Amino acid sequence: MSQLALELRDVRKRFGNAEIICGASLQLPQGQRLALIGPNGAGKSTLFNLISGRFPLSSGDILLNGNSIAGQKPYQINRRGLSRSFQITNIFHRLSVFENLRCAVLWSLGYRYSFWQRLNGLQDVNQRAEQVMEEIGLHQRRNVEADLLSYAEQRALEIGITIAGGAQVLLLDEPTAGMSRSESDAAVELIRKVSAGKTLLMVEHDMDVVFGLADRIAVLVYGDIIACDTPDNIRNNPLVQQAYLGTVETL
Ligand SMILES: Nc1ncnc2c1ncn2[C@@H]1O[C@H](COP(=O)(O)OP(=O)(O)OP(=O)(O)O)[C@@H](O)[C@H]1O
Repeated sequence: MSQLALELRDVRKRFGNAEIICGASLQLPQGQRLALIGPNGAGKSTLFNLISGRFPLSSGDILLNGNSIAGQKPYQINRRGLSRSFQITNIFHRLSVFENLRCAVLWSLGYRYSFWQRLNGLQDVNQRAEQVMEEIGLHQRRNVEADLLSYAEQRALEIGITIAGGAQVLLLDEPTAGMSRSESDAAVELIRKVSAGKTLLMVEHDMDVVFGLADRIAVLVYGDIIACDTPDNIRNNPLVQQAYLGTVETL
């Protein structure tokens, strides 16, 4: 079996008396794309917040490349190679596309923003920002303020910010939310490209995106992972149809 990029061991999260994540276990081998689906309120965002270190675990463990990251701060987890995008855009709206990417590269290298004045001299940082800009297809929008980009371009920039530091494990939170069909198709191609050879975990509601991208799909219902399997097996799983999707036609 290939090495695990991410592993959840009996992860639990309680808010007061309510247990929101009820003993989730999951194994994500390196290089796989896994989509996490589930009805509203199932706990998908909570699970993402636990993995990326925004919320502490109530119990259980999370391992990144075989090492526990439980109790670590988001920036520490990021430095260990896990990068997360946000459903709500995480960009500096008054900065240009290039400047946003340069910030992301700098941050991932541990520079502070006070190094701003010397940025033009940082060859490697600038080169990496240029490379990411090319990769996400925004090179022709290099000097445009992020605020002036279309929504789909902003989401692409957000993906660029997520990959800028070269993380090998990517968490994408609803990367196509709010997009038209054609924008969403383009986003799928972009995600496929930037995640090639990396490990991807994404929360996504759009089933075309999920089935188009995922090697495996995990289904979360009331904080419990009721199935984790290939898209075909998930499509045909009666428990999934009954518990989450309701009807056979939905998939
Ligand atoms: N900080 C918090 N304090 C208390 N309850 C919370 C907190 N965050 C989330 N919850 C509760 O946890 C449950 C799961 O929420 P979560 O946002 O993780 O679900 P989700 O699957 O991401 O939903 P959606 O698909 O609608 O985004 C909900 O009942 C929510 O009210």
